[in-house]
Amino acid sequence: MQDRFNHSITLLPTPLADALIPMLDSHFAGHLNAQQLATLTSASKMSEAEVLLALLPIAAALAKPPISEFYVGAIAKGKSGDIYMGANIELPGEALFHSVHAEQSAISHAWLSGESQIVDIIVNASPCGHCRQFMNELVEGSKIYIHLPAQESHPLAYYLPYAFGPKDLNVTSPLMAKQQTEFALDSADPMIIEGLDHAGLSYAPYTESFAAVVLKTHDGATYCGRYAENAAFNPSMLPMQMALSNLTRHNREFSDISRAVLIESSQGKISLVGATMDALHTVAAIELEHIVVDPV
Ligand SMILES: O=c1ccn([C@H]2C[C@H](O)[C@@H](CO)O2)c(=O)[nH]1
Ligand SMILES: [Zn+2]
Repeated sequence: MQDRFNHSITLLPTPLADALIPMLDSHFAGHLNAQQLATLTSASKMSEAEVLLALLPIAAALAKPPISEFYVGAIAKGKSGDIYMGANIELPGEALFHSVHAEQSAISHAWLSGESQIVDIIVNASPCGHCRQFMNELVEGSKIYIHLPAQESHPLAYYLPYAFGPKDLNVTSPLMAKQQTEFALDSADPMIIEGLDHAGLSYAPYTESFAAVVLKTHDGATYCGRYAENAAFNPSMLPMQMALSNLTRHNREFSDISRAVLIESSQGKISLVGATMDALHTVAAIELEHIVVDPV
């Protein structure tokens, strides 16, 4: 089991902890498939809803909040039955808007893993207004059930009445709906090929500024983030923030980063290059490679 779970595992009922420990091996980055979840449910003799709430300290242990020291853990349950943990990250020394909320981390985790819809979100603290707005961008967002410790579960529509969302800006294909933009760029560089794929899967209906970030660590592993816009603009999640939270879920340090690439469309109304450099330079002393590509 990874050291970062040493404390949180002691907060779980023993039968659940015993069944979970083998799953928290060195590769664990917050994803448990439906089969593993079923194993935890039967081994612990708890209901699935109880297991998900009991797993929140494990999700919170993925957090990196050097400013607030406030550990938030979230779990997104996909339509497939798999669950995806997420946690907050804060970038030391930079403006607070660079932070990633636990809910955004969990949702982006599910999206990057190929889920097409989220049905439940479990969080250890009431989701803030920003996260409610972020969730409202998702496929069937208003119907996502929110589960909090010691509270009745309600759909997002209860937490975010009179919502403003994609439909108000005539966007009919929301976040996580299958859509892919193709880009024309011949490259033999695996990191760029990976980034092009993710940029094509990014969600930018308001600016067409499809974009992705790929981070590489010294050992050659890569961590991607896609751009995810929001109808209310400010709660959009930038690809660098998504990539940093992905890397952190994988138990990697920012100091492990050896290369960073931003890929963005030439046809967008905006560029993320300035914001991406700001975030990168707070965590790593390396130059950002910026690649602008034409959609086909
Ligand atoms: O819904 C919320 C509210 C706050 N936070 C994080 C953001 C920041 O890192 C810390 C303090 O606000 O908690 C979340 O992850 N989710
Ligand atoms: Zn939030």
